[in-house]
Amino acid sequence: MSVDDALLCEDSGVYKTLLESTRAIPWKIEWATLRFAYIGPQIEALLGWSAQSWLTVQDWADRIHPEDRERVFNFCVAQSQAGMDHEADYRALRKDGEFVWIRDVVHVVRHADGTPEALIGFMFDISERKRTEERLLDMQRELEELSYKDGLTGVANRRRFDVAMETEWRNAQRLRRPVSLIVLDIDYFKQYNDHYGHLEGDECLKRVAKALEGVLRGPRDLLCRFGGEEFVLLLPDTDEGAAMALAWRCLDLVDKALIPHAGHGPGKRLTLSAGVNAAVPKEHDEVNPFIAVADRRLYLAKERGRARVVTDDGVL
Ligand SMILES: Nc1nc2c(ncn2[C@@H]2O[C@H](COP(=O)(O)OP(=O)(O)OP(=O)(O)O)[C@@H](O)[C@H]2O)c(=O)[nH]1
Repeated sequence: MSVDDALLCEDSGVYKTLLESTRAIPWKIEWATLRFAYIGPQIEALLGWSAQSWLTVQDWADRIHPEDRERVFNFCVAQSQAGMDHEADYRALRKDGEFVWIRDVVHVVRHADGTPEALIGFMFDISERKRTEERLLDMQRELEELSYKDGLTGVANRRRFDVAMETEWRNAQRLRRPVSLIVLDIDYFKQYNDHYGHLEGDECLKRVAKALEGVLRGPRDLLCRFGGEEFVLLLPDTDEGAAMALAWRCLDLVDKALIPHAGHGPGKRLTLSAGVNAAVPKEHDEVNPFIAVADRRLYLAKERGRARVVTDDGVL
């Protein structure tokens, strides 16, 4: 053996030791036979399958999660055929039946004519990274939900209302269907706060929101706290008659909640006033004037003595 050969031998021994002591798992597949020429023994510690059990590409494919298999297999074959280095994330089956997230980073060794000769790569255990990603996604979802929720009452907030109103308005325009809005406001709430204190006022807002939730007919009806002591009910696919009935039901539900309001008279109960608007919006109708009408009717309800529903603009 020449000195050079001896050095090479020693070098490849060093390389092998290095390769087999990394956390990444090296492997090689001959393209002509689609058989594993090599896979690092570390694979057994990660997945439980011994290195000897990885014989063909089929063994690899069989150990991919069924939901990932077709996507990953097709992608890797197409990239390899095109001679493109690539990487793929997938869940690999462990011998105990659990799955581990793997990132496979693949280099395509090519013949002089460009056709693939072999694939060599590293498998990385990315399950911790995936767990972090999932946690981040959960947190993002939670944050998004919170950003659409009123902190005090737990019902939807103004931000959510703006988005939903815009969406339902466009739907109603497109489908030529009615949409209704009920704006509700607690009567004499300033006196309530003055009489019972602000904290009790907060509790009262929660009770009102709870009572109003009883009016919701399904997932598309939306109850929001519009701000302060004002709530709105967005009612898709609802005409004026139905909206008026629901508005009265809101007042009734709050009445039945029996929330005392001694602030404006002994033995008195908390009441609401409501303004209602309904429309089948035409193509160029804007949403803000529609909301403004419901709001104006609420103030008419206040003017007319409170604890009532107003659905028209007529003067007394
Ligand atoms: N406790 C509490 N009070 C609030 C909150 N937001 C607004 N308010 C109070 O709601 C009251 C609203 O008062 P006004 O706008 O004068 O209305 P009102 O006393 O209900 O009178 P009318 O609506 O005309 O019947 C104010 O005293 C605000 O401080 C809140 O989050 N918590």
